[in-house]
Formats: sequence, structure tokens, C-alpha cells
Amino acid sequence: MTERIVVGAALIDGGRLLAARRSAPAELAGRWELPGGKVEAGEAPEAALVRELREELGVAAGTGERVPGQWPLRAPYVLQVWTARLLPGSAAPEPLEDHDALRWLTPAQVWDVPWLEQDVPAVERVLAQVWPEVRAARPE
Ligand SMILES: Nc1nc2c([nH]c(=O)n2[C@H]2C[C@H](O)[C@@H](COP(=O)(O)OP(=O)(O)OP(=O)(O)O)O2)c(=O)[nH]1
Repeated sequence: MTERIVVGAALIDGGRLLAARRSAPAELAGRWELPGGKVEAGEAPEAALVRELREELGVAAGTGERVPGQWPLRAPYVLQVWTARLLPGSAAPEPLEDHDALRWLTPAQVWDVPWLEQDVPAVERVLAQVWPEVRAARPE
């Protein structure tokens, strides 16, 4: 089966990372993820990410670098991650769709939320890229 890409944003503002708590489907609800969604046919991943952040959070965002790697989700999906920032004049994010809570996490708070299991390696890679000077150890 051809793999399909889900794009996730490492949205950084004021030295903090945005985490979003899923409200659906039932098996994912209550767990935290990087906001984003499925790339549509013919769409560039960065464009999909900007679209999803506008739809889900009501923000105007710009994408930065790709976070190297990709992580398997439920087949045929794989997660790819880009850093992202709010553009000047953007509204503050709100949980408009798919989420019922948002949190801005400092590096020290990143493991305070229960991430989706499949997101943990991606979040570890985000930390290494965005805050290489911080050793934000994941507690056992
Ligand atoms: N956005 C996002 N989705 C993730 C992450 N980790 C993870 O397993 N997923 C799963 C949840 C969903 O099954 C799928 C993404 O679909 P979605 O529901 O967010 O995307 P979408 O808005 O394009 O979906 P749709 O309603 O059009 O089907 O990937 C993550 O970090 N971010």
C-alpha cells in the first residue's frame, strides 16, 4: 500500500511548543499530539500544514525546517514534522476542530502531557532539533 503523509507542526512561540489534545476518534481522544493532518492529493506537505493549522487552530502560520525522520501511524499513514511559527498578526490558537485543549509547553514541561504513543519518538526528535542545548529527559 502506498504510504500517506500526515503532517504535524512543531509550532514554537516564545520558547514553547504547542501541544493539542485530541477530542476524536474515541481511541485517540484525551491524548496529545502535534497539530496537523492529512496531506491531500497534489498538495505540498508544507501547504497542507499551513491549511490544517488555519482550519484546526484559526492561526496564520509559516513553516520552517523539516524535522528529520518519519514515524509510522496506523497504516497507510506516516507522520512527518515541520517546525512552524505564528506569523505577525496571527490570532492565538484555539481548539476549533479535532482538539479540546491546547497547551504551550516549555522544554521542561514537554513530557507533562500524555502524548499519543506513536508521537513520542517524533517529539523526542523535535526537542533535539529545537532545543539542542536542553536535555529534556523523558521520565520513565
Ligand atoms: N494531526 C496529527 N495526527 C496524528 C498525530 N499522531 C497520530 O497518530 N495522528 C493520527 C490521527 C489521525 O488518525 C490522523 C490525522 O488525521 P486528522 O484527523 O488529524 O487529519 P485531517 O483533519 O486531515 O482528517 P480528516 O478529518 O480529513 O480525515 O493521524 C499527530 O501528531 N498529529
